[in-house]
Amino acid sequence: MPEPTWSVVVPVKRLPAAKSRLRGALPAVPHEELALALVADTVRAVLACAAVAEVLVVTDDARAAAELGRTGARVVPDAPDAGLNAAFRHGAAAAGRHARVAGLTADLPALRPAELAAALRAASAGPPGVRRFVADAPGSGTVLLTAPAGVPLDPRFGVASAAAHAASGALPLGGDWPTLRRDVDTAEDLATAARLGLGPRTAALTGARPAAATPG
Ligand SMILES: Nc1nc2c(ncn2[C@@H]2O[C@H](COP(=O)(O)OP(=O)(O)OP(=O)(O)O)[C@@H](O)[C@H]2O)c(=O)[nH]1
Ligand SMILES: C=C(OP(=O)(O)O)C(=O)O
Repeated sequence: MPEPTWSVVVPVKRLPAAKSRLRGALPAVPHEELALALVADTVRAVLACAAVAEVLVVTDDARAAAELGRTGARVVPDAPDAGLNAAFRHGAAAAGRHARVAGLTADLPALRPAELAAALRAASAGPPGVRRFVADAPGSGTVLLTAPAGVPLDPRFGVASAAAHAASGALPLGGDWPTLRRDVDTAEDLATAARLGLGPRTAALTGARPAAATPG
């Protein structure tokens, strides 16, 4: 098995403010439970990915910090408190200059470790010194951004971030990774993720059967 080499930065917004477009998607479930389940399933998949040496969760949410810290992630307080890209930069700085750093959004509850591993492998195999990104399924957003050791992550997440990452010199990765590309912002996204197979925490809240555990 190859050495785990990536430090993966996963920013997590304070749960009461997070995933506002998803509020009410599961009427019987408190919003923070759903927001935490998405994050827990995402981090669980990253921790199970063989290519990953370290998971850095950047958050000021006490509950998410406690729970994710217990599962093996390194929790870094969101000291900048200045939005998503500042949180990514802060986590990347905590990983250190010698790490290969990947930034991943925390709203991928169907993520399979093997798909993340394949994307990280593809990022490593490309032209040297170049940042790479994986666009979301619609193609406008970004779910994963990678930087080789010594290259700043330079995140441009937000509206139309796939175009922003390309304009900043990052190259897209074109693999067929449906669970990696399926970020969940809306009730419709959650239904699509459920068809792909949800992680156990989110599945338990939706009443879906969880996806079979497959290490990557
Ligand atoms: N630490 C940190 N994480 C953030 C911040 N903003 C967004 N995130 C995380 O970044 C990921 C992608 O963010 P969005 O999809 O825009 O999530 P969101 O802001 O919670 O969702 P909406 O309220 O629906 O826009 C999610 O995992 C969020 O938890 C922030 O200011 N700080
Ligand atoms: C943060 C992003 O997206 P969304 O808010 O749609 O999850 C993004 O795609 O860069």
